[in-house]
Amino acid sequence: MNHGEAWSSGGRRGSRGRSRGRSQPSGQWVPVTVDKSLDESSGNRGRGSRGRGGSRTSCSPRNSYGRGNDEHSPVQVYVKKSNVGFVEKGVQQNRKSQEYIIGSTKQPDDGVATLNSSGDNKDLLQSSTSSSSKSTHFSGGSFVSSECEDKGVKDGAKMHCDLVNRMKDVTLFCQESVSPTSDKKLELSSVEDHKSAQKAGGAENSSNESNSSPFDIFLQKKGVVLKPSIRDLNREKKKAAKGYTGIVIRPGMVLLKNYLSINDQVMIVNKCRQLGLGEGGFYQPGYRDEAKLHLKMMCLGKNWDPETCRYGEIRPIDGSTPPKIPAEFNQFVEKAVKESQSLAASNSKETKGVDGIPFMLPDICIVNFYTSTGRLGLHQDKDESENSIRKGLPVVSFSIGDSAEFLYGDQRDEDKAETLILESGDVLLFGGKSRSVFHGVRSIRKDTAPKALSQETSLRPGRLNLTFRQY
Ligand SMILES: O=C(O)CCC(=O)C(=O)O
Ligand SMILES: [Fe+2]
Repeated sequence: MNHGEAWSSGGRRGSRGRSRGRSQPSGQWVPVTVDKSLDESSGNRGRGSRGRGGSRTSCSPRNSYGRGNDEHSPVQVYVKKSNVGFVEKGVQQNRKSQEYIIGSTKQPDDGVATLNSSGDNKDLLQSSTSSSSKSTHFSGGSFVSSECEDKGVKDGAKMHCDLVNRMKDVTLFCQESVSPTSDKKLELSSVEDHKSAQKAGGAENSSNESNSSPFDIFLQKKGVVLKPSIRDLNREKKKAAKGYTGIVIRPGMVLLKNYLSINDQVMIVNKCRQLGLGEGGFYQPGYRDEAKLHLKMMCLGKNWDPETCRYGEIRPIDGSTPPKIPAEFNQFVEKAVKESQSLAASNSKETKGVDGIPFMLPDICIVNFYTSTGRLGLHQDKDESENSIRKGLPVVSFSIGDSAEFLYGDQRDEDKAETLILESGDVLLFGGKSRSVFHGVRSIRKDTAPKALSQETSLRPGRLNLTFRQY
């Protein structure tokens, strides 16, 4: 049954024609000062214990700082023709003094964005500071801190294109000897995990065992499928109606929260599924010792080879040609880049121009599918051309399905990394000064995908991520 009309009729989401585009940047951001109150109830659960396994899971003492002194701090509201944005001076994210621009666009049925400063947008300005918090949760128009959780997180080990199996999980990345400029990493299950999963023959693994049969990101729904509750669906519709929110996380890094509508997500998922089952589709890369990656991957435009950390026109393991990037995907990317440029440009008045994000036209898209146990170690994306990296052409990342704990920072050190919760529909860009930021995915949060998405598609439990780049 198709419930798509519920999402497409009348509302901003559905009415967002490609030409009209809610993401069209327009006009200048005009500052207005307002007062705000911070919501102290959000997220500070004061857990002191360090997680087992140290770096992946710990909440280090450097997280400790109070939130109280941010109460009623003045906020600058930036207004422009079709967007509303906020700059909060001195709001800290995870201990670092940073400024954020938070722009929110709400487009009612007539497609004209409205100022939303007295209501919805105020909660965008909650401080994420918390004595034990490392993670920032920008959730559908508000962001709240959540403490670093160590439940079920295992120690990771890293490997330079060889398997080093330490504890349970193994992370792969490319060895200096293979590519001196590359340290792209991919999350692996351990060999043991893989074997036991094979034995168990669980749904998540049932179609992944052979490189010859493509991985299907859809799961056949068996038996009685429970309908999502009206309450859940209404909550999601309310979130969708709020529109998206643009946040400058740091110079060159912009988060467009709730940017892709459910309809957009459904389209992307269906397209990825279709491409994923064809030539050059989703596969589970194998390595020298036949250990399998726990992350499914498909490259569009050009192939990225995890063994050599190089791009090429064909996939060496099977000689397949990567599918082209669908034009619709590139349109989303273009709009997202323009919107981020607009936000960053407003912010650069405050930061003397260091926020700039250059324009880019993607010719590569790496599509990852993370199961609920998938992870991705801290790495830099630096296998694109020297020119692309030197110019700071942004990487644009779409998140769809279950939420992820996304790490980023200036060093390959999880203890020092910041955390963002990337939810379904979020778009993250990192270019300019942040092009070479270290980043990774600490964990996937089970059962957090929008119910409407699960209803409209048969996407497996897990997370679909698309990262667009220009070579
Ligand atoms: O899944 C993500 O959010 C990040 C993916 C990524 O960093 C990559 O594919 O290089
Ligand atoms: Fe990456």
